[in-house]
Amino acid sequence: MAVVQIPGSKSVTARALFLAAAADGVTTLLRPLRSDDTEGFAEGLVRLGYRVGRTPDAWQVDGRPQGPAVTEADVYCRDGATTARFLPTLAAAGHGTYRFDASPQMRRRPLLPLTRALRDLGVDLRHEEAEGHHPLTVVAAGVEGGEVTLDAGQSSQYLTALLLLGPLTRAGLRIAVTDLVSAPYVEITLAMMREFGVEVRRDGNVFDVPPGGYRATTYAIEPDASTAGYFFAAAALTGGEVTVPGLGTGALQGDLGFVDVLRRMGAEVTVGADATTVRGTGRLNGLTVAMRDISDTMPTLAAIAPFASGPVRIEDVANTRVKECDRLEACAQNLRRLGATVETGPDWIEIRPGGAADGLVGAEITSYGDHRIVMSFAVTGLRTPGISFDDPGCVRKTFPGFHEEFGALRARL
Ligand SMILES: O=C(O)C1=C[C@@H](OP(=O)(O)O)[C@@H](O)[C@H](O)C1
Ligand SMILES: C=C(OP(=O)(O)O)C(=O)O
Repeated sequence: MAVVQIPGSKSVTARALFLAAAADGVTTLLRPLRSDDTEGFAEGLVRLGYRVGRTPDAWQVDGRPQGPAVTEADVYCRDGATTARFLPTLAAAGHGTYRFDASPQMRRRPLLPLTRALRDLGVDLRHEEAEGHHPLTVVAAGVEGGEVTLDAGQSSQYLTALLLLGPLTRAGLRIAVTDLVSAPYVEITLAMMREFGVEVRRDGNVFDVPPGGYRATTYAIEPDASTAGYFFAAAALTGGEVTVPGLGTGALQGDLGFVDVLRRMGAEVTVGADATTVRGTGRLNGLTVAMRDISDTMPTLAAIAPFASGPVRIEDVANTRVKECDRLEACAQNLRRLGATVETGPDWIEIRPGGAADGLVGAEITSYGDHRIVMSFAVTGLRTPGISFDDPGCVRKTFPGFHEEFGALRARL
């Protein structure tokens, strides 16, 4: 049995940094994730004039309800979509000219519905190249607030950004949402806003965010459930047992629901008050599963699917095509390279038995600079000798120590 300590949640750390920066007072974040995405977010705040004190186990942020402390800044958001979508939104609440850019990978990813909504709210936001993509400049003069309509069918992060902004507006925000993916991430946002003193009223697809700002607090970051998924999948695939402390029935992250998928496939799963255990049984059934709510775990499932006794069909995951890479095609191409039988459609992927099955042949995985492709196929590697990666280091986005931790698990399974 292996007990695995998983680093902090990327999503929770990013929100906590926003909330801490926006709050009135000094906030202490316990056990934040230290990775490229979250370090990039913190650096962005520093560029915007916030004081962020960082020790390995705790980050401290001096909040500024009035917005950035500088009137001009140039912020580089790296590969992080939370950074690239949340920080320009935070900057809009301030007074100054703030330019944002991102890596080539992040520049390709969309944010038009968010920038449109900000403009509808009166924010002067200018794209430098393509509409709805970085680089962009926010000429901020505070946000009055009011009503806005948002299509979050491509990314829930647009909605999270606006919800987080709401309490910093003068009149509050009413957001009417026409479509929404990754809905559990919005629940994380609402729960965390509550911890910082703000209660959002929700009536179906309409969210009412009161003005009045946030209260500083001390906030402990829970382990990352998407990261934990690789370790749970490893147990299910090998017949081993993995326990992750700190993720239990009270967890905020919807991605912990990935263990229900593993349970349906035949693994034994125990979700306790403050820990989750997955035990592989030697059985791995095929299944059809819609992953709209937990699509960061789609590659994890795809990577163990060739070992299932029946077809694995993953549906309703169109927006995985606009992540760090086109994840549906990246999974399909890499699986085929290993000898698996795979088909994809606009929003689905199906992996069927009858390919090379347990005799998958090792090959170099093309990472497409996507941490999840690497971490997922590392799980495949537990039963397929000879898997290597063209860019193993891209795991730094969410888990710089992944290869060491996963190697240590391999020895204990
Ligand atoms: O809000 C968040 O922290 C996230 C929301 C999800 O994105 P989408 O809403 O774009 O699917 C998820 O894939 C991403 O890793 C983190
Ligand atoms: C999609 C992801 O990241 P983000 O959208 O936050 O860049 C991810 O971590 O899988």
